[in-house]
Amino acid sequence: MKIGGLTGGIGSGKTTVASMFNELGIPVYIADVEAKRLMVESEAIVSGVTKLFGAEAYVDGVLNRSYIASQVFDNKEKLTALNSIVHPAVHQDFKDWVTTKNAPYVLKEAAIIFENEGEKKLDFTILVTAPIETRIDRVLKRDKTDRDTILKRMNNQWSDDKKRVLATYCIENIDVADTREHVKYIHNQLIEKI
Ligand SMILES: CC(C)(COP(=O)(O)OP(=O)(O)OC[C@H]1O[C@@H](n2cnc3c(N)ncnc32)[C@H](O)[C@@H]1O)[C@@H](O)C(=O)NCCC(=O)NCCS
Ligand SMILES: Nc1ncnc2c1ncn2[C@@H]1O[C@H](COP(=O)(O)OP(=O)(O)OP(=O)(O)O)[C@@H](O)[C@H]1O
Repeated sequence: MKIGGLTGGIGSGKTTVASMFNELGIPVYIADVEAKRLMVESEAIVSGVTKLFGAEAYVDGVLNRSYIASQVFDNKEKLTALNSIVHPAVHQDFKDWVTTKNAPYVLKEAAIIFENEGEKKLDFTILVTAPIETRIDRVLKRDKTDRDTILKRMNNQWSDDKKRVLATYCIENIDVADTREHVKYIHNQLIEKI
């Protein structure tokens, strides 16, 4: 079974594209969601995160996402420290998840893949892109947030140009119907090759 990565910057539409692959019968591991589960379930992560951010990192056992976000997205050292606690555990959890799947290929949807050379552990990668202003508008519509908060996250992610040269497939996600067609095309290519 082939293992692919599905990535894209904030607001690019990678979760939207992930659900299109899922509708075609492809299992997709959503790293954002699983990371947040592990950040509560894993004692080692809870202790590492508490050491790094203090007791405020959890409120009654619930991950204090806004507090942690306020600590990391304008502090590269803290973000790197958090990533180094969370990412290895997510990678192991993903490997365990893969063993339970039976499909021509599976996908790991994650915001950060190329930034930490994750593509080296994958058979192929799919990059979802959209213009920066479109991405900002989408996130402003989706979340209770502001432009500055979004830009801070973007600043911790590679540009589309830097990622594009490393990706096996690229989907420019502007029009949903076009994106769905492109997903079907890539799916058929992958099935043919496997
Ligand atoms: C700081 C946290 C608690 C904020 O949670 P929140 O619910 O606000 O955001 P969520 O995790 O859903 O991520 C939303 C988007 O933010 C961006 N983002 C999240 N983590 C990172 C990161 N480590 N580096 C760059 N961008 C990131 C991505 O575009 C992502 O899709 C959370 O993002 C986190 O713990 N991040 C570090 C671990 C990680 O990298 N998780 C992502 C998958 S492994
Ligand atoms: N082609 C599109 N046209 C219009 N809206 C879109 C399109 N693709 C996605 N969206 C919307 O934009 C928002 C961001 O999409 P999505 O959540 O899939 O992005 P993401 O890359 O997973 O974001 P994040 O990194 O913040 O988790 C969502 O509200 C989604 O419904």
